[in-house]
Parts: sequence; structure tokens; C-alpha cells
Amino acid sequence: MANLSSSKLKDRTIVFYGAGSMAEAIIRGIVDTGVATPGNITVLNRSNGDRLLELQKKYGVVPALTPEQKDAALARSDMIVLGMKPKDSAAALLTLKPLLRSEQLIVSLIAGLTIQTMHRLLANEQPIVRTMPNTSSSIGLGATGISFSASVPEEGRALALSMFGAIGMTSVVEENLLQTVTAVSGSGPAYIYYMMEAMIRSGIEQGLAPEAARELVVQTVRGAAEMVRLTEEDPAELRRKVTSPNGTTQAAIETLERHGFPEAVSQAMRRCAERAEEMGQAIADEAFAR
Ligand SMILES: NC(=O)C1=CN([C@@H]2O[C@H](COP(=O)(O)OP(=O)(O)OC[C@H]3O[C@@H](n4cnc5c(N)ncnc54)[C@H](O)[C@@H]3O)[C@@H](O)[C@H]2O)C=CC1
Ligand SMILES: O=C(O)[C@@H]1CCC=N1
Repeated sequence: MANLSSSKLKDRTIVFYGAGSMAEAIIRGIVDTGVATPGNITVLNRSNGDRLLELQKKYGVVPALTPEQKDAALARSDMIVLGMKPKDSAAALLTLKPLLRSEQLIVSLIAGLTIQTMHRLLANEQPIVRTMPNTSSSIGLGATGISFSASVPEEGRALALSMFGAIGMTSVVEENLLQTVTAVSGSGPAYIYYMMEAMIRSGIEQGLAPEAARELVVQTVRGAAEMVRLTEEDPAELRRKVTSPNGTTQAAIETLERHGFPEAVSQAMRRCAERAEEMGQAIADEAFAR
């Protein structure tokens, strides 16, 4: 049993309940940075044992392969990270319910699923940390929005902040703003990748070798993000500095505007947040309709 008086993540037992791509991003981050001990991390899935063995090989974490191993890991761990798909989450919480002790900390990664729905499913006020991380966590550059149920003690807050702080930046927000965090940073990497795909494609169409197009785009995105971060200047100001009057950038930006780029981004983000809400509502509707 881990030392419960210590707030160090290293001393805590953690179960990743659902070991897909987001769980792996976090595992890689906390193992690589050394904030957690691989031997204290158990991974479990619904059915894919090979996936668990792959994670064991890559990170030294412990696979729970049999129903007995799964129940034992869930029952004894200090933290349980819910990393299954939203549609599987209600069933997983109901499975968890009879195994839980009141001091175990639940950390949810699940888009849309509210603390209220989790408390209702568990029929108690279990300490819950609801988060919205992103996959850049796997390289220590994650951005995670975090909310706490009132039942999370100070120590639980510190543990969660150290987990997500080790793999990037964290922002504690009111729970109703986690949908917005989903729209900004949870799904955000995909918008940037989408932009990169389009830029690489156009570079190739205009004659660049694929590798050159890729390298130039990657360095451009990396450099632009670092410029915003290091100079602390407003992105609009940095953009102005690239844009010579009547020059090439102005021509490009005007074209993006004509095609509704800012409005498209705004609508995409609103739809993203709305979708998170819908997904959370769908979980609750399905779980409590019976
Ligand atoms: N992928 C992303 O960028 C982000 C994902 N999330 C959230 O993370 C969660 C997982 O997403 P991904 O990792 O992308 O999905 P994924 O499909 O890669 O992984 C889900 C895993 O959960 C397992 N699983 C499903 N039901 C289970 C059950 N009853 N018991 C045990 N394991 C079960 C599946 O076998 C699978 O390994 C989702 O709820 C999503 O909303 C949050 C932020 C970012
Ligand atoms: O697409 C999704 O639903 C998840 C949540 C945020 C990023 N991926």
C-alpha cells in the first residue's frame, strides 16, 4: 500500500482504467519525467491484452490482464484515471462502484462527462478530478484544464496538479468552462495539424519536395508558437510584423479572410464545446433513462 501521507506522485499507486492513446500520452509523460514510478502504474483495458503488454514493454508499467487482477488493482490504487471512450464510461463507473474506497481519487479524462453524473453513477461524493488534457502531454508539452469536486482534499489537488504539471501546463477552471478548454486545447492540436496538412499539401502542389514541404511547415509552426511564448507579444502584433504593406503576407491573409478563416475557427470551436456538452448529456441520458 502506498504511503497516503505523502503527496508525491512517485509513492502513489495509479491505475489507468482504459489504456488508449490519451492514457498512453500521460503515462509516457509521467514515466519519462520520472514523477511517477512505472511499477506503481497499472494499466487495464476491456479486452485488448496485447495493448497492455505493449505498454508494459515500452514504459515498464504493470498490465492487469485477468478480471481478478483488474479488480484488485482498482480496489487498492490511490488514483484511478478514467481513460475510456465517453460511451463506455457509465458502464465502467458502475463496475468501479462496489470496489471503491472513499479516499480513492478518480481522475477523469473523459470529454463531456460531468462530476455530477459521475457522483450520481457512483452514488457518493467520491473525490473527482475532472480534466481535459491533450495528446501533447506525451512530450511534456500538454495543456490540461482541471476542475475539482468539492470533495477533493488539498492533497488530492496537489497530486493531480503534479501529474498534469509534469507533462505540461495546467489551468484550473470552473467545471462549466471545461467544454471551452476542450475547444481550445483538448481538440486544438487537431486544428493545427489540419492547418499543417493543408500547408504541406499546397507546398507540394507548388513544387516542393514532400520532405522539404514538411520540414519547412514544422519549423514554421514551431517557430511561430515559440515566438508567441518567448516574446509574450500578442499574436496579432507578431502577425503585423510579418505583414509588409501590400506584400505577400497581406495577400495571403486577405485570401484567408475572404474564405472566412476567423469565422470558421470560431464556429468550429463553438461546435466543439457544444459537442462536449452533448456527449456528456448523452452519457447521463443513457445511464439514468432506465
Ligand atoms: N485523444 C485525445 O486527444 C483526448 C482524449 N480525451 C478523452 O480520453 C478518453 C480516451 O480517448 P482516447 O485515448 O483517444 O481513446 P482510445 O480509444 O484510444 O482509448 C480508449 C481505451 O479505453 C478502453 N476501454 C473502453 N471501455 C473500457 C472498459 N469498460 N474497461 C476498461 N477499458 C475500457 C479501450 O479498450 C481503449 O483502450 C476519451 O474519453 C476522450 O474523451 C481527452 C482529451 C484529449
Ligand atoms: O475528439 C474527442 O472527443 C477527444 C476529446 C478532446 C480531444 N479528443
